[in-house]
Amino acid sequence: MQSAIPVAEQPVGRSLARPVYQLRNVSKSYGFGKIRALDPVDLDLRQGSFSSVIGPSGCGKSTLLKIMAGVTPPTTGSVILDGKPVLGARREIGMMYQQATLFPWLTALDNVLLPISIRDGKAAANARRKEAQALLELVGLKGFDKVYPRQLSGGMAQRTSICRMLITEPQVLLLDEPFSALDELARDFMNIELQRICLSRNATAFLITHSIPEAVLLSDVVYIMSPRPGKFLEAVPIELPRPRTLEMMTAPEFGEYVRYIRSRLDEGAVTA
Ligand SMILES: Nc1ncnc2c1ncn2[C@@H]1O[C@H](COP(=O)(O)OP(=O)(O)OP(=O)(O)O)[C@@H](O)[C@H]1O
Repeated sequence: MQSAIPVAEQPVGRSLARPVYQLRNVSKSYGFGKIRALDPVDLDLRQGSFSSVIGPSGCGKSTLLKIMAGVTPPTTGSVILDGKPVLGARREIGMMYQQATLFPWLTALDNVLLPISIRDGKAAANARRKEAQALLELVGLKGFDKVYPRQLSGGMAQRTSICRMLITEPQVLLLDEPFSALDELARDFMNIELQRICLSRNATAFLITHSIPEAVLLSDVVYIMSPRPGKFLEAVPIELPRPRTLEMMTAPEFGEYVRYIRSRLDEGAVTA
């Protein structure tokens, strides 16, 4: 098992790739300083890498993601994406939440096209219908264009919301427990889909999860966070070959990673 390594020196999976995201000294307090949600963190994400963050409930994971997305301003520090500071929503960034949040009165296809309608207008969205159909096909929803959200299962709705995120061609995917509401089988399937999409687009992904096996399955690096105020305790490189498969989850090496991360989380909870 790898020993603990400082975050700044971590050997990220595809170490020759350029850094796309850089966070320096990023912290967050709410309530005029009364609630310290996030202690200063530094983070470098390289192009095409997949990273996960795992930590106890309330340790500041969603806060970190919202700061990265430009939705919430940090109290201290800077967030740089592609050499430019993130000061608000950016078109290179795609976000996905726990719930699919599709609009019930729009078909699956129109839900996928919604970000384009909002950003560039109805005509621009219409011009991209074929592309949206191709995305639905990519996630196994061929022929579901005209279906309304109430006719979709939870997994299908989440797949539709993946397409809605991808239609804007984001360079970075920020994922806040996107599959936690799904049953285990659907979740496994979606994780493999997510890996395939990220690899095929060389997208950079950052995932919040409460599942250690999910983090190990998907990630090049797993960041372990302390209880609130959250900070990174360790960055654990996952040196399993890609593409990862569900069968790999039964391998002894996989189990080692899971046990190691669990023990570090337990230690963090005790020493906090
Ligand atoms: N807008 C807000 N105003 C005040 N406090 C907030 C706000 N958002 C989050 N917090 C507090 O900041 C802390 C971190 O919250 P956050 O949602 O980032 O944690 P989390 O790690 O994502 O939690 P979970 O795993 O339960 O989703 C919590 O104590 C939360 O109550």
